[in-house]
Amino acid sequence: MPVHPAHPLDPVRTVDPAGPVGTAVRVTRLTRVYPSGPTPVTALAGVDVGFDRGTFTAVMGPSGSGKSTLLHVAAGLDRPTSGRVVLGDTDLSTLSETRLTELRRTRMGFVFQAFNLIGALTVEENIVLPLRLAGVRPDRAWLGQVVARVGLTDRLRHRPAALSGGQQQRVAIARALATRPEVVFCDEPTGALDSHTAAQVLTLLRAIVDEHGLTVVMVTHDPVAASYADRVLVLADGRIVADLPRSGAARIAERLAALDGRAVR
Ligand SMILES: Nc1ncnc2c1ncn2[C@@H]1O[C@H](COP(=O)(O)OP(=O)(O)OP(=O)(O)O)[C@@H](O)[C@H]1O
Repeated sequence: MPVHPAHPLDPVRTVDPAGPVGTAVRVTRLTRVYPSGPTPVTALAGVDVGFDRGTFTAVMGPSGSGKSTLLHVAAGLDRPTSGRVVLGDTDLSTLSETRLTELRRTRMGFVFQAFNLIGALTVEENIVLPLRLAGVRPDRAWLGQVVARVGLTDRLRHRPAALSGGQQQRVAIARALATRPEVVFCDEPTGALDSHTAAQVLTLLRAIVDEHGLTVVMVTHDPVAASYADRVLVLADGRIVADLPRSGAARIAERLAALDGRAVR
C-alpha cells in the first residue's frame, strides 16, 4: 500500500487511473408529492437517473423544478412517495430510519449553502463530528489528506466564526469527506460565496472527484459552477428535461435559456 504525501499541491491518485466503475447512486421512477393544502404539489414526477462512481454531476433547473427535492430524496434525507433509491447495492426503501441514519453518516457526505458548522466547536472538531456521531474510528491518514487538500492545516484550532465564508465552506467539505463517503451531495455550495471564493470551492470539489474517485452531485443555479461538472442534468416540473455533457458556462446558459423558452411556449 503506497504512502501518499498529504500535501494540497500533490495531486495524488488513490484510485485506478481508469476510474472506479459502476453506479454510486441510482434513482428509479422517483416521485415525491407533498400533501400541501387542498392541492398536493408534485415535486418529482418520475425521475430515472444513475450517478456513476467518480463523476461530478450538476443539477440545474428553474426555481421550484425539484432540484433540492431530488437531492434530499437521493440522499435519504426525505423518503420518496414512490420509486427507489439505491446506493451501491443498498435499496434505501428497505431500511429503517435508524439504519438510514447510519448509512447517511457513513456512506454519504453533505455540503449546504449555509455551511451548517457548529460554532462552539473548533474546525477540527467540526470535521470529525460525523465520525464521532457514527462511532467510527478516524482514519488519520485520510483525514490528514483531506485537511491538507482543503488547505486548513493551520486553522484546525480556530472556531468557524474566525474564518472567511470560503474557509468555512472548505471546513464543511472536509467534514463531508471525513468518513470517505461514496457520494457527496451539495446543495448550492457556492450560493453564499463571491465568485473568486466560489471558484476555489469548485476546484476543490473537482479535485476530490479526479484525485480520489469520489462522486459529487451538486445542485446549482450558476452555469459557471455547473461548468466544473462532467454532466449537467436539467429539471423542469419535477422531470429531467436535459442531460448535457461537460460544457462551458456560456454553452450551459444557452441551453438553459433554450429549454426555458421551450417550457414557456
Ligand atoms: N415541504 C414542502 N411542502 C410542500 N411543498 C414543497 C415542500 N418542499 C418543496 N415543495 C415544493 O416542491 C416543488 C419543488 O421544490 P424544490 O425545493 O425541490 O425546488 P428547487 O428546484 O430546489 O427550487 P429552488 O431552486 O427555488 O431551491 C416546489 O413547488 C416547492 O414549492
